[in-house]
Amino acid sequence: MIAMKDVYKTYANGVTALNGVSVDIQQGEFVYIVGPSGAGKSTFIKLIYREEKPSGGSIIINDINLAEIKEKKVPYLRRDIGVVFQDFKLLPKLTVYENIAFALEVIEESPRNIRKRVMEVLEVVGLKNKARFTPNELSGGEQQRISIARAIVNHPKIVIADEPTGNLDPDTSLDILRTLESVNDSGTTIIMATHSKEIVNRFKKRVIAIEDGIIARDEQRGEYGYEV
Ligand SMILES: Nc1ncnc2c1ncn2[C@@H]1O[C@H](COP(=O)(O)OP(=O)(O)OP(=O)(O)O)[C@@H](O)[C@H]1O
Repeated sequence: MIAMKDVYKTYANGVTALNGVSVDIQQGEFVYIVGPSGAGKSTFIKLIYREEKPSGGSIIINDINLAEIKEKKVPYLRRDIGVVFQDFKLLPKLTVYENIAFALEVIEESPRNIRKRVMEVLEVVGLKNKARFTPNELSGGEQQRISIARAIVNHPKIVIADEPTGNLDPDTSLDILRTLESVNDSGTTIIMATHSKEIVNRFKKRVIAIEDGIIARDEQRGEYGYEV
């Protein structure tokens, strides 16, 4: 569960990206973060996985207060949070299998468990047959499904996705949404920043709209609400 209270974020250059945000997100929810460019969506997302620190207010994730957490504890927090980026961020020289296994090797899982879990997540994203390929041998949609597999291989409680379909065509984007829905079906919280009106209006979920650093709207089964 995520609880933000009166969260502010002012960057070093003086720009205030979040200006008093309070919100609760329960375990298992699927939430879209929408809003105009520069409104503060990525900042909101980055605060959750502690890529950025809040300038004020509290952010509690699964009972850990991110405003107080010591730097050396940040890796523990991140074990509970998988992240998916617009540009996939796969390591180009490694195979699909190695890209996913890497996330488990750094936490010193046993080789046996690594093999089992990598194959399990490849099954979830429907790409078991591509385990030996390198990222440049895959389509954009396949690469994004691999990055979802990598994000979930640790069984995180939360998956954060910042514009995961931003580089993909509309049909491929729908596939990615279906993949994220299946991850959500297993109880994982999904928080997804998006500019896709088509997706938000088609796969109805909670919609949190951020405008000028504040929450302008928070609706269950909401609409995208902006012209594109
Ligand atoms: N590292 C940074 N340093 C300084 N200012 C920043 C930084 N990151 C973001 N900002 C500023 O904070 C504001 C909010 O940016 P943010 O990236 O959160 O918006 P966004 O809603 O995700 O936008 P977009 O939809 O264009 O990705 C913007 O004015 C941006 O210029």
